[in-house]
Amino acid sequence: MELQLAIDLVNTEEAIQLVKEVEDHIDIVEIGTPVVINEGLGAVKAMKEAFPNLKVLADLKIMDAAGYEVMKASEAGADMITILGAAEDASIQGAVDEAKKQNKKILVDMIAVKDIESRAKELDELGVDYICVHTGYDLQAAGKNSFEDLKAIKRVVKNAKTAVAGGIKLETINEVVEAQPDLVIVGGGITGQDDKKGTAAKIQELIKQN
Ligand SMILES: O=C([C@H](O)CO)[C@H](O)[C@H](O)COP(=O)(O)O
Repeated sequence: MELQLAIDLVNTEEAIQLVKEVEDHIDIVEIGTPVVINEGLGAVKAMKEAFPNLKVLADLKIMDAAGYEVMKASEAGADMITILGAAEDASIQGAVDEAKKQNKKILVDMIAVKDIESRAKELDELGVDYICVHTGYDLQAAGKNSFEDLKAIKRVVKNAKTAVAGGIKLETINEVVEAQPDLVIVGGGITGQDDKKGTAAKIQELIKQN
């Protein structure tokens, strides 16, 4: 089980400072969608240059022109790129094919997908690397989480790795770990804490026991 730190609400310089604090306790650093919107793929490039030993995920949440966008993110140094599960199969296939060419990984974000189980099965057959259930900020505000969705995809996904994101904190990590995802994504649960390093270390310890 791996830990991904999601960085969303800061600029590139602040993101790099954040990662310096917790780099020993994470496997993957995510350049979040708001950062990419604000600063472009330069943020991905700067992060990879600052931390060549960490995997960098570009959270582009691709919806179309997938092959091209995966190619550009790869050129910027991303090791993993996200596409939305709601995208057309042709887009998913384009992303998968380009990622294979570039030796990168595709993570599908299932945000807003209604029939999680059926879509996860289809995506698995299309050859994506990770399928991630995700409660975005706007539904987190309404008290939702993705723990049941994680159990649902675990029932049907045979080849891809499974991941979970959205409002995960030290207080809820045990429930997440019990469902045995391959990847746990934590943003505000680490970046919003006074003791970021200590919190990341505790989350990492609980994750690595599994
Ligand atoms: O993908 C995300 C969100 O849509 C904003 O871009 C976050 O990175 C993801 O939700 C993880 O962050 P937390 O919910 O703060 O853990």
